[in-house]
Amino acid sequence: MPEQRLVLASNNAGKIRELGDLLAPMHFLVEAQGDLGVPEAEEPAVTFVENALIKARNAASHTGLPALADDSGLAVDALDGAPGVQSARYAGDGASDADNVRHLLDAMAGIPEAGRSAQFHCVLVYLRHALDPTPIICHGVWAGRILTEPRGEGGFGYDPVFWVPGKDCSAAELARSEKSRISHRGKALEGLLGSLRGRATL
Ligand SMILES: O=P(O)(O)OP(=O)(O)OP(=O)(O)OC[C@H]1O[C@@H](n2cnc3c(O)ncnc32)[C@H](O)[C@@H]1O
Ligand SMILES: [Mg+2]
Repeated sequence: MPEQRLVLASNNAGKIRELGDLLAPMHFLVEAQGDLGVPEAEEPAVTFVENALIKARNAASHTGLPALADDSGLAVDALDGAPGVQSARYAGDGASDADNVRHLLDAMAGIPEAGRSAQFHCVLVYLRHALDPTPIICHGVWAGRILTEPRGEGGFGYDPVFWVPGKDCSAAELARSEKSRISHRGKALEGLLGSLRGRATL
């Protein structure tokens, strides 16, 4: 089967790496939007699904290619779901991963282990073209707990402070393939690939 070009509507190197791994066995030639000159989309919405649709449509309309977008984030129960859709800019516009992690640990100072439950969410949107009226939308969730100090060097974002129950390590201490197998992103992509396989046209 010839390879189908697909634009990844993300500028996050960690996501691009993980989605690239997961899409490798499929018949896609994956290209990051930054390599195709796509301008970054605003993410003004209050839901992951709306932001993912906006990002996918932006990339599809600038390239004429099918597009896959990922809007994701961390929801901490003790913080009423924050940082949520604000996860990338929790410590302010232009914040680094380390800034956001520090901001989170400060916000949770003094909260005991039993109150530190949290979930990663990932919503993936696949559009065949910018005006696709039937996007494929998949949502994956990964439950864990927030540590009091960062651990591990792998992954990205909040991985060093996300404790993975059952693995007895942080998400940043998991092998890349293991994270992809059990993470919010891995689960969402599994659903997406199932829907794509059931479709006549990519
Ligand atoms: O919008 P794009 O360009 O895709 O990149 P982004 O980093 O801005 O991505 P989001 O708007 O979806 O924000 C998601 C943030 O949530 C965090 N996040 C998402 N998935 C994560 C994961 O697997 N591990 C750790 N942190 C994650 C991380 O801080 C991301 O920056
Ligand atoms: Mg973003």
